[in-house]
Amino acid sequence: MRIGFIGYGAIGRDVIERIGREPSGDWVVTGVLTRSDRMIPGIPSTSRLSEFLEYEMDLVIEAAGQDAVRAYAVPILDAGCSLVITSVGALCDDGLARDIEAAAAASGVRVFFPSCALAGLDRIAAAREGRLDRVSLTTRKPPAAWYGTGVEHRYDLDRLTAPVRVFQGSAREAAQRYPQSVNVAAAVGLAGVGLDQTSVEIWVDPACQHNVHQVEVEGEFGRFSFEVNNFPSENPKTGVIVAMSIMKLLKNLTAPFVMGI
Ligand SMILES: NC(=O)C1=CN([C@@H]2O[C@H](COP(=O)(O)OP(=O)(O)OC[C@H]3O[C@@H](n4cnc5c(N)ncnc54)[C@H](O)[C@@H]3O)[C@@H](O)[C@H]2O)C=CC1
Ligand SMILES: O=C([O-])CC(=O)C(=O)O
Repeated sequence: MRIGFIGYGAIGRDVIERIGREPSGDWVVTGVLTRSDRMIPGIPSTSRLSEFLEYEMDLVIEAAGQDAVRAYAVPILDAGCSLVITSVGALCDDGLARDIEAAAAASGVRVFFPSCALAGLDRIAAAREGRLDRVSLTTRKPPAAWYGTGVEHRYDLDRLTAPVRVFQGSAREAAQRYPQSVNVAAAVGLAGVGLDQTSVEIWVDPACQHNVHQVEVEGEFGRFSFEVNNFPSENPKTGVIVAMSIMKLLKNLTAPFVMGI
């Protein structure tokens, strides 16, 4: 499987290193689309989409941001490559979501949304096979995760001594307002009762050591809830599990046994 990447940050670099450590995996990284021209040792890279598309890829992994999904998803699918999207919040734009689905269908390729920082997107989506009554997400991250977001301008992050709820609303609003921080909200919304029906709370918590996501789901199947406590990666906004989740997806696509899809 020939794989291209959009973005060479915390997630992209980690996945590429993990692929390099698994020589038995049937994966070759053929190139990286970067924001500015930069050299990546041993891997072709470019900031130009036309050049990127010449790398001959079966699958492209987006690990760059919601803008990159807006700019590149449709042309990449039109070129016949399947796509992994981490910046799921881009699909809060219903028109873009429809265009991405139509482009994938027209090219006969697929778009994958791994669980990334969350768990159990498979279970939420399975529950949607019956009646779903309620889905909610509560996200808590330490102050360090909120620099470079709108929260930084509203609170003195260095001096917070108690948890502060900085958002309460729908999954759509959450993922649009905090595009680098709660793509998980869009993922839960799209997998379950919908972006506008999924309720989300976001907290900045100075006592938090992890990036925490709590999900509660109720419906015809019964009820489940879970909490993930993710160690941050080199990017404090992003859990280290995200790269692992992408590796699991690559194994799902190539291994004879597919566990917990
Ligand atoms: N679904 C989920 O659970 C999660 C989703 N994410 C998404 O993944 C994104 C990337 O996360 P990290 O790797 O931690 O971020 P990062 O900031 O460490 O790296 C992003 C890289 O992408 C590059 N980039 C940005 N826009 C680009 C563009 N238009 N074209 C090419 N390269 C571009 C940046 O220069 C940077 O090198 C986040 O912004 C978020 O949207 C992150 C964590 C969890
Ligand atoms: O890694 C996380 O905690 C989640 C994240 O950044 C996102 O959903 O965009």
